Amino acid sequence: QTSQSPPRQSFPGTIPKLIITRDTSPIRCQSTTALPTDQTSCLDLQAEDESPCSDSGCGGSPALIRTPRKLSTSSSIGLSSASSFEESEDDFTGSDIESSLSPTRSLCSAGDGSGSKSWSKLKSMVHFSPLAFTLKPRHSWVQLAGHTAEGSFTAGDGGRLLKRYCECEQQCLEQLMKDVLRPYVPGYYGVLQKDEQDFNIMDDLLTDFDMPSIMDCKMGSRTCLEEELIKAKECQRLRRDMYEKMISVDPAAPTEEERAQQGVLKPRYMRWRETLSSTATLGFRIEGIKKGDGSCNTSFKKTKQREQVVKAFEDFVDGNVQILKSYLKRLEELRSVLEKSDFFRTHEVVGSSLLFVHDASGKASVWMIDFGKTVPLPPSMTLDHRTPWVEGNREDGYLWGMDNLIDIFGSMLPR
Ligand SMILES: O=P(O)(O)O[C@H]1[C@H](O)[C@@H](OP(=O)(O)O)[C@H](OP(=O)(O)O)[C@@H](OP(=O)(O)O)[C@H]1O
Ligand SMILES: Nc1ncnc2c1ncn2[C@@H]1O[C@H](COP(=O)(O)OP(=O)(O)O)[C@@H](O)[C@H]1O
Repeated sequence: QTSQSPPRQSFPGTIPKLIITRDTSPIRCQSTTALPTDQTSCLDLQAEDESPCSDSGCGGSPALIRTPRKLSTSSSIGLSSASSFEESEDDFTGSDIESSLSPTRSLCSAGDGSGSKSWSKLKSMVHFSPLAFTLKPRHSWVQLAGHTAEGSFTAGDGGRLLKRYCECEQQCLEQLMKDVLRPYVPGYYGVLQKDEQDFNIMDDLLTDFDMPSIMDCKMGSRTCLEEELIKAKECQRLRRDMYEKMISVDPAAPTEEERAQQGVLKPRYMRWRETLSSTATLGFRIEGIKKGDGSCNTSFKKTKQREQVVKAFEDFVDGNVQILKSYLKRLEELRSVLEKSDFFRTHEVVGSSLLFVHDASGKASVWMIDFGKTVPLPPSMTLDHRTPWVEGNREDGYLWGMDNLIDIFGSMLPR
């Protein structure tokens, strides 16, 4: 049975018996990149094991260095670019290079290799005798950013989504269900085991939208947890995958030493990404945008200046003032709830995103997603999420980013 019913229609006469099946595969291409095998003593050729909760670049698991791992498919590497707001990576054919490095890492394109930007679709096949036809689904779940290793996400039934289990995220979602933030996060329904893999079950936030436009903004002024920094200092593991991602965007970025080692430490890579984008200057960055017309852009690594961000937002809302107003209202509400939330006050929130969703009907909303790196603070410690971060104070700049986001959306409204 399909969980996404087509729009109701009235049929004259007898309706033939229908058998409805649905391909629930999420839209994503898998990395098949072959990995080199000549590891040097401390050089990790691959990313963390495909855990969405990877922690430090040192790995949290005992099989740290020698175990073959999957290449990280996280986030926005090698993705379809090309749109009216193509960012400054366009003065450098970075997207081509990225694609050639990892040609199947596309997250939001259909991945036909021809530059097509159309939505991939979950297919609802309706069979009945003597004819068979395809019903257009109301929407398809799309992964715009984040880890793309096999099994990271699976479309669930009944408008739900299965995300590879991460204990940290489970803890957060459980607590959030009891917090004032509940209306601003996907509903959480516990853990499901499927094919020997555990998944967190949550609401698919796209379900109520028709051909939605989606934007993922990663919040905060830093993207490494303090505990990741501590672990990285202890273990000093070099990441070749991160080195390769770095040179694919800017061949001049690595230091002489990093070039000789063909690897970078995770905190160094993450910091480089933060300062290249608006994370360090505005407290958030755009990870990806997919529009209802099917166009998709995840080339925002160098979107840093406020003007570039405004341009991307304008393109995202297609100049629709009503949608802008709805987003602004929701963001202001969320900020005021964040300021009251016990959960928020007592957690370091790193790498979490705001997911913006709207459609042509004018419906628009924003939710917090991705709590894989949201960790509780020691008892009696709290954060204001605005104080600038210095190592040890655990501040993450989340609310500073919200302030900037709200200011930017506000400034885009006609006076
Ligand atoms: O965006 P790019 O440049 O690809 O870098 C990615 C993102 O920062 C990922 O964060 P997110 O998943 O929030 O997008 C991060 O995962 P973590 O958040 O687990 O640190 C990856 O670390 P590794 O998973 O260690 O590769 C890192 O390689
Ligand atoms: N509850 C959800 N509903 C709809 N889409 C989602 C949901 N959670 C995640 N996504 C999609 O998946 C992408 C990656 O999600 P995220 O939780 O950030 O993954 P990761 O932990 O691997 O970074 C988001 O950019 C968004 O497109």
